[in-house]
Amino acid sequence: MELVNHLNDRLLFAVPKKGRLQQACLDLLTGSDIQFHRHNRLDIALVKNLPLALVFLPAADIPTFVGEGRVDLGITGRDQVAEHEAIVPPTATTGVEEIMDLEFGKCKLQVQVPEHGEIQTPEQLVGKNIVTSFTNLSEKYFRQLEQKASQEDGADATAKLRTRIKFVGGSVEAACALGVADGIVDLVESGETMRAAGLKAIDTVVESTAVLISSKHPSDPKLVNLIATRIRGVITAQKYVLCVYNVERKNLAVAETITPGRRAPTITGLEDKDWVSVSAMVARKELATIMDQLSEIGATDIFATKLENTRTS
Ligand SMILES: Nc1ncnc2c1ncn2[C@@H]1O[C@H](COP(=O)(O)OP(=O)(O)OP(=O)(O)O)[C@@H](O)[C@H]1O
Ligand SMILES: O=P(O)(O)OC[C@H]1O[C@H](OP(=O)(O)OP(=O)(O)O)[C@H](O)[C@@H]1O
Repeated sequence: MELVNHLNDRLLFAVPKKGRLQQACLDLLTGSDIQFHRHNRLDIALVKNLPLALVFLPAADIPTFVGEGRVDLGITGRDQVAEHEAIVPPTATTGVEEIMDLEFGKCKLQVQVPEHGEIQTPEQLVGKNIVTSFTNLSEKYFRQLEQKASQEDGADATAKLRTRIKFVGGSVEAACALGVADGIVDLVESGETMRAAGLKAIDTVVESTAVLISSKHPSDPKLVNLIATRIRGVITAQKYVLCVYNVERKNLAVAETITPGRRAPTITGLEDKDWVSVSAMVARKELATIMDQLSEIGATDIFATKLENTRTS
């Protein structure tokens, strides 16, 4: 109870309490120097060095709490935000703002059917049984399909949904084999779960990554901005490395096309007038190719350094 009394003047930031997104979120908080100690089994942790408190919640509930407005910031999947925003009719909690794509937790919410069954297209699922954990998005998806079909055959476009959408909380992929569903709407990352269950994807409802979201009117917009800037700094640091090398002055123009940097490379003169030292930020995923190209033009002493943190614009 005492902890709750400390929350009044603090911005509340919701992070997943378990599951696929949790570890990457905790790493982002560490990289952003958001220091906290979470007591065993407590879902609220006060941040030591900022007027902030972390609230550990199920990823699926975070858009609701942020939408309510009492929790100012949150990290969850875009799929969960889309599911919350698809509530019909919209409620007082819909309308959260996406601040930033966090570029992890990549997956797709897909319509899946038995690999060798009769159903090959989403249209064939109209009027059939669907099992999912994403009932709002599935209803929206099949409503659009049904409306499209009814416009084509001249039927009533406002008719009740004919496709039956049933909620299950997990192991959605088992529903077809158990005879409960003709198709499912479930998340796919590697596709292993889908293939192991003898299913195939026939359409994508939402492509998802983790996102930073905020309420419509956060209590302290300046602090929201500070946290967003820090998180952006960590993500950029993860994406780039600093590449440093020496190159003959006559090859500098080519070198600059290989490593143009974010704004421009830094060029430093060396004691040997014919040579310069170059440093530039390089996308981590392109590093090996860039180092090969630099070697080819005779660059030497090529180093790549991990970035601990960044502030870029
Ligand atoms: N296989 C996956 N690959 C990548 N991201 C995923 C995957 N499954 C889920 N996610 C992302 O992680 C979010 C949370 O899913 P996760 O299953 O980890 O939650 P959870 O809170 O443990 O829920 P549950 O108890 O229902 O499994 C999803 O909304 C999605 O954005
Ligand atoms: O494409 P893949 O890499 O196989 O991942 C997809 C699986 O991951 C999620 O389930 P999770 O493992 O979280 O378990 P759940 O069924 O209890 O939700 C999702 O619901 C799929 O079943």
